[in-house]
Amino acid sequence: MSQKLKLAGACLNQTPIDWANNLRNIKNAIDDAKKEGVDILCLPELCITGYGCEDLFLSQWLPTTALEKLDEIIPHTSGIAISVGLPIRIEGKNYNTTAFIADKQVKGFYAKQKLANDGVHYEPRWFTPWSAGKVDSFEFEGKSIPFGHITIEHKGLNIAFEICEDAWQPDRPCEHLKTKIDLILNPSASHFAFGKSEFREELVIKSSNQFDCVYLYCNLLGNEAGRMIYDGDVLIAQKGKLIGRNHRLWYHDYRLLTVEVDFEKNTATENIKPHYSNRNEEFSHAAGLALFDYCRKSRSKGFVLSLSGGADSSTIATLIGFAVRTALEQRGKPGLEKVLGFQLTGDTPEEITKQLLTTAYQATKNSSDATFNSAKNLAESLGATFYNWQIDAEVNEYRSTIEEAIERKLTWEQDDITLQNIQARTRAPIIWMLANLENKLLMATSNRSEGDVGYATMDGDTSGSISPIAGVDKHFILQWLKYAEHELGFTGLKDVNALTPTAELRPEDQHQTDEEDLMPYEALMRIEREAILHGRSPKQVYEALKADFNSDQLKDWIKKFYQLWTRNQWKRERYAPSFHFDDFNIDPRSWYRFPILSGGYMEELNTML
Ligand SMILES: Nc1ncnc2c1ncn2[C@@H]1O[C@H](COP(=O)(O)OP(=O)(O)OC[C@H]2O[C@@H]([n+]3cccc(C(=O)O)c3)[C@H](O)[C@@H]2O)[C@@H](O)[C@H]1O
Ligand SMILES: Nc1ncnc2c1ncn2[C@@H]1O[C@H](COP(=O)(O)OP(=O)(O)OP(=O)(O)O)[C@@H](O)[C@H]1O
Ligand SMILES: NC(=O)CC[C@H](N)C(=O)O
Repeated sequence: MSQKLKLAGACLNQTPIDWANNLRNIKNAIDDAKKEGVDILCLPELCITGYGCEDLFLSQWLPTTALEKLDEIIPHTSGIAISVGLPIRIEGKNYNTTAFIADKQVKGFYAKQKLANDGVHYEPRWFTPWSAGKVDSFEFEGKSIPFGHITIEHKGLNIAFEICEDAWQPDRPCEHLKTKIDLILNPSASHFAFGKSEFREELVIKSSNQFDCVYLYCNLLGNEAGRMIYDGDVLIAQKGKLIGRNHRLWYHDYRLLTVEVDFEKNTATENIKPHYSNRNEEFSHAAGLALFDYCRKSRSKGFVLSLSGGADSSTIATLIGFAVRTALEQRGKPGLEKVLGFQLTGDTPEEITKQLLTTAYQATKNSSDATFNSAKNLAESLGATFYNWQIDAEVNEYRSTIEEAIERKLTWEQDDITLQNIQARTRAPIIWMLANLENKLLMATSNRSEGDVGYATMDGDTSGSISPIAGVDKHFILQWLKYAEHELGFTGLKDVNALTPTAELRPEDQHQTDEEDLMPYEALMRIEREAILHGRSPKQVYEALKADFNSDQLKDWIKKFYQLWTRNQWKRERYAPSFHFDDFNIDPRSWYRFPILSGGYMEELNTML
């Protein structure tokens, strides 16, 4: 066995069926690895097609095209060995595989055994699991190639494989191997969630210890297909010790991590620290990258935002400012222009934000000077384009038309919700005009707490093509804004952080606040965690929280939560696509499915009371 070999993992920012992009990233990563003298390079799960192809995986043509693309990659592998992921269809069944190619020879295909079927993953819909210990062959390019639970001998090493979820479940593929393994490659597509990188690190270290080997883990990077973010973790551990870690949440197309591994002695390394140490840092980088990728992959010219000066819209404005700042730092202006596909008129983050982010404050007579100043100051400090107009004339027009039709005056006593909603809805058509005029993405500003209880006007403030903060709760947002002001240097958030959250839809003398309308955000968040993340019944939620709240009040809040939750499932079905950040979310497409019509927990709520 050679004593020392150079191993590398390259996280790649892939896009479903963007063959040109995906192959370019793969080839560039291989070329860079060759320049660095890498012996074995691991690339992420399903990186040829993209991991998030969904029902496209069920087609005949997609796996066929993936094999043609594999053929294009093979000539690039002279003098190097790579592991590259693709779907393979055999007798009408799809397998999630990684091909091992050494010096232009395909040595084998490993097929995934444990399919991910929880949270945001639905792999059994598209793939068939392979059986432990079974090795078949697959005809490729006129040759019969070992296929299934393979191991490979290469440069004196015994190499085994696990694909992502294979390592997360008990009875792992590698536990079935009879031969001593020197190296395990794990190509992954492991979605970002707060704190998950630490979990992966532990998994990789433990695995290298358990199998007494070197374990190389390689994840995807970026906002691949719209909702899920991949943080580009590349982790290498040897016999219980981390010996390599990639920089996560990177704005480039790919990033290579190379480590020269001593397979006889322990590889010497310095202490490898994680790049992000808390949720606030992770959120800033993950959300910024998700927005940046969404903008360029949707070929949009930037973002449009109805900016109220309140917490939600201000969070989104700041995240866009942060994305511009980070993208500029990492890619430089020419790199940014290349990837966005258009010229930038300015040079500084503020000048570029002016071009990429258009905001508008849309006042009614219920709006306050405090929110106007907050919006204006934030927009100015970020550099964003800021418009300010009144929508009272349009609101009054609707009101008088309907009053004439129904032959009575509307009053706040009788028509509260109608009068609130028409204001939120009147803001929508005109802000959409800006999005159309400038070919930009309209941001919807709902957060997850509002999503729980439907605290938003459908076709009003829910209007938009992405809903970037619908994956985090309001409690989190409020503390992140303070972090962004003090730690990220967004001093324009000073006024935002001094405001109490309010919809400003009722007349000012009614002093409307979100928490008066609903319940304290902290209680909402605690109930949501118990009810949705842990799947508890109303009574179980009450039992779990009763020590921390006044008993009668808690019962009222739980009742309100479940009633509003049930009534508003249809709204959650209609929110614009959102990003996944927390260990759970309420998006029916990606994490929590719930019936649109239901019994509404009536019996369960009655027995709780
Ligand atoms: N299962 C179901 N399937 C389909 N539709 C269903 C339905 N259940 C009710 N509906 C329909 O839902 C409609 C009501 O929904 P919608 O018109 O959206 O209005 P709604 O949910 O009744 O009220 C909006 C709430 O959001 C709050 N809000 C609005 C805007 C901004 C903010 C803020 O925080 O800034 C807060 C506002 O204070 C109010 O509490 C009704 O027409 C009803 O028929
Ligand atoms: N005066 C306004 N000008 C522009 N947009 C507004 C105005 N008022 C409300 N909106 C839009 O409606 C959305 C919903 O309002 P909401 O009150 O939920 O959020 P917010 O004002 O951003 O935060 P907070 O709830 O903390 O006040 C806002 O995020 C914003 O996009
Ligand atoms: N692609 C996968 O198999 C992902 C599953 C794994 N549990 C993860 O979230 O990382």
